[in-house]
Amino acid sequence: MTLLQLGWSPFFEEAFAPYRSKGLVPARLIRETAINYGAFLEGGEEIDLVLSGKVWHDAANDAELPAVGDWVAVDLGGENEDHVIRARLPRRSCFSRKMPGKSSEEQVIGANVDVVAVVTDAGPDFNPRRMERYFALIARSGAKPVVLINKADLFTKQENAEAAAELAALCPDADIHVTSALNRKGLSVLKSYLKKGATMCVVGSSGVGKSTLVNQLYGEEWQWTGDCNEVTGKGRHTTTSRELVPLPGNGMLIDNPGMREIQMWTDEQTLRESFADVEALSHDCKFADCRHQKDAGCAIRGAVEAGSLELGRYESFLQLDDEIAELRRRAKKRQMSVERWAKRNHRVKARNLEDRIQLEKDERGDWC
Ligand SMILES: Nc1nc2c(ncn2[C@@H]2O[C@H](COP(=O)(O)OP(=O)(O)OP(=O)(O)O)[C@@H](O)[C@H]2O)c(=O)[nH]1
Ligand SMILES: [Zn+2]
Repeated sequence: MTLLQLGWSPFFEEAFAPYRSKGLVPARLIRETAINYGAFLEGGEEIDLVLSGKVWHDAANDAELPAVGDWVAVDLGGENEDHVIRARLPRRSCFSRKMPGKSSEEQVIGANVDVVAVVTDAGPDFNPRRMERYFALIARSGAKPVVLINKADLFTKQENAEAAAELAALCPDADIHVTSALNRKGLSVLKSYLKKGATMCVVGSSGVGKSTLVNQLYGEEWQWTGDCNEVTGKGRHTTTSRELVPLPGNGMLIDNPGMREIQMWTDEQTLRESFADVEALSHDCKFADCRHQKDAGCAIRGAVEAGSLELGRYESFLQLDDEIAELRRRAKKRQMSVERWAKRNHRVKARNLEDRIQLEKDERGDWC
């Protein structure tokens, strides 16, 4: 693999110039754990790396630390020496989310992603509100949004076209394609974005056909399933723990649990937002702890009785917490592996040196 095939460009070459003159080499990160990183070097050799203390301390927050997809400047160690990351090159794009519960912490899910393909369908999965969440995330990242309205074979031409038109209106920057994984049309669409060095990720709800499409990209020999391996937290296709995977032909795929978790987070957000108007009514409830059932002075019940709020919508609103719980239950298996993954990552560990040393000891099973 050449640097170009790994996504190198004049942008990175320019940023790398001062490091090159110091004898460092460029590498692209393909994996991260609490202790170290994995990366591809020019030629495709895979190496383990550690972060220099300086890069660690200079990072103002976790989002500035190197993440999967980043290009870094590496000091290659000699025999029995670590290879050390001396710097992270600037990012052309960055796919990130806020850490759950910690509103100020940004979590980088993938850096230097060129294309984000969102897979949906014109039927049960179709939800413009959820798609808005995806579009907002992608717009912030700087990647190109691409939508696959998949399973076209199950819906009429008109249904597919209407779904496409609605999404096109929501996000004029997005390329919208009607595809079917069955006739491999989805495959050719994805391939058209996988130019030499392009990095892609594939997101979307469970069951829309992501695995089917990605397996077609990998070719027959490699099976990808969205299910995470309980132990490793990786998709079952990975015999190694790569989160950035070169594809046969051109391009690379970033696939990690954080990427898969986006769906759950987006769904929950969408669900909450879709009841924002009902929630707004609750400000007029007489009691702050109103449960909006038989409570006196409930503004939401009042709206139902006055006919300005549909009974069915009110009932769904009451079930909102249940629905979110159900969403979480379904995602629990994945979430567990995401947590394990996050724990193994530097993002959630304390950033002072003592804690880091302790973490490394723990990781080695070294308790003294
Ligand atoms: N009819 C039809 N079925 C499809 C198409 N693409 C995928 N499927 C089927 O839809 C089901 C779900 O597909 P997957 O590829 O497992 O979906 P996924 O998005 O990876 O789902 P998770 O792994 O749960 O995230 C499978 O039975 C596929 O065979 C399509 O274009 N048309
Ligand atoms: Zn109320």
